[in-house]
Amino acid sequence: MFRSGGFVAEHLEDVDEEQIQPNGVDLRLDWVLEQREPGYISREGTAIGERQTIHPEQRDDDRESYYLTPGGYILQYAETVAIPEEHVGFVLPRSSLMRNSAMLNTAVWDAGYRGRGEGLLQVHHDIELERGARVAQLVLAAADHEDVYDGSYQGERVD
Ligand SMILES: O=c1ccn([C@H]2C[C@H](O)[C@@H](COP(=O)(O)OP(=O)(O)OP(=O)(O)O)O2)c(=O)[nH]1
Repeated sequence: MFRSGGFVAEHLEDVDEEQIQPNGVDLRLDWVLEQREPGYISREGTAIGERQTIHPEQRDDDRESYYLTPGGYILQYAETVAIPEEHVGFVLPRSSLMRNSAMLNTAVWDAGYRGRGEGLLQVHHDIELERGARVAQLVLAAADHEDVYDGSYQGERVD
């Protein structure tokens, strides 16, 4: 069973009312990065290749925008997410992103994970993304599990 947006909001820090949707909570864009060096996935573990933060441009109205050309980017979310036990999380793109020829690829958000996570943003047509704009949605489904998450990304980008 998927939980309501109100339930999901209880497991995120710094969420505004406008982010709460019927079936999940919208996640906002913090940073965009571009991978520069190869990564490595082996049978024993993984190594993340060097990534470079793209600096957003300061706009006249004092906001910041990323002006992205077609390609693949790492997107970092602004919210700290805590996936509660007995649940699993999934992140989907906001449909306006998809309707603008951009897509967000995501993986499984494990029970017990806490952090400010990442997604793979695929841009197929030039797009402007304001820093802090809502770009994705987190949903939570009830799920059985034995252990809780204890991997290398536990606590990532949390103060
Ligand atoms: O799109 C996603 C999906 C998951 N996560 C977070 C939550 C998840 O619990 C954690 C670890 O994901 P996963 O278990 O897939 O990582 P891994 O590649 O297996 O590495 P490790 O074994 O070190 O955890 O990353 C994201 O930030 N973005």
